[in-house]
Amino acid sequence: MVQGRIIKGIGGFYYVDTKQGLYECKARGIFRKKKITPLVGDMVDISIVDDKNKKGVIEDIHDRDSELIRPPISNVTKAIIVFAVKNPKPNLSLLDRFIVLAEKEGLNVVICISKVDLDDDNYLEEIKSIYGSSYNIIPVSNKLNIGIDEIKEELKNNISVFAGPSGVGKSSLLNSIDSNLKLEVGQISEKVKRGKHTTRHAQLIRLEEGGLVADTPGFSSLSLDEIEAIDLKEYFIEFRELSSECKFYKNCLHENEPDCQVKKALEEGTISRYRYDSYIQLLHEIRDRKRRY
Ligand SMILES: Nc1nc2c(ncn2[C@@H]2O[C@H](COP(=O)(O)OP(=O)(O)OP(=O)(O)O)[C@@H](O)[C@H]2O)c(=O)[nH]1
Ligand SMILES: [Zn+2]
Repeated sequence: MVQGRIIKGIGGFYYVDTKQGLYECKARGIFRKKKITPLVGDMVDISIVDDKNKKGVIEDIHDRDSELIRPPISNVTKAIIVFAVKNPKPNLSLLDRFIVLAEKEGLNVVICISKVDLDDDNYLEEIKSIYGSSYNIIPVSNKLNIGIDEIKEELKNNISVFAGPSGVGKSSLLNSIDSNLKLEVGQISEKVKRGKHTTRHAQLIRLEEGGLVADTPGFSSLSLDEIEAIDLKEYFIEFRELSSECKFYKNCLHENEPDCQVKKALEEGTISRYRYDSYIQLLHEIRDRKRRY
């Protein structure tokens, strides 16, 4: 038996990356009976059927640590959330949404600020002042070749997905990271017309420097439907430690409760006003959704 990781799946075949190379595998019928579908990202045990032609059979699927829906990949450990300083104009409320969804999945979050070659308004500094105490912020320019090594460093020893709005330079960045990756870069409108991300299957790409990266961006749906109002605060990591000191502990929504440490930190300026307001806005959105049903 050989251990490996599924990095691609097409038409009932799974491509399993092992120390001995890549094997094209079918899954044992037992999985279908148990209604278990092997997922890209799964660690598996395979038996080799034909070593010369690199063919095998998946015998066992190891337990998953996590399971993303978009892209459909298991065991992802890191989200690189990409936002540009310009073109498209950054929308921080959208950034917070991406962060919340990634935190909900338990992913390690890194914020990548792209197109810094266009940063006339010193937008990078503003982002750093809001997010810098909670997250690693990596300024990047594909044009000027800035920050690529730092991103590679973050990808090592991880299974990562890139996420972020259309046009921020995710594909360009992946191409700069690994010359084997030849992703399409182009005008936003043209790509949307061709429905770029709807037809392709997600796959993982092994990087020269180490690490696996999804070739399809994450979280194309930014709905908060799966999140309960009481849990939202857990996904604002700068609030997390403070919660235990609030009078109502884990039940404090940090809204109007007395003796709330988050509100205290807000007044003292150790929590960003921007992030707090953004939290309250998302909280209202979740509550309004509940009322509709
Ligand atoms: N000025 C500047 N432009 C860049 C940079 N990186 C990418 N671009 C441009 O930004 C546009 C969008 O780049 P893509 O890499 O396709 O962006 P994307 O995030 O993959 O977009 P989607 O596939 O729609 O999600 C292209 O016209 C790129 O040439 C950069 O570092 N600086
Ligand atoms: Zn509180």
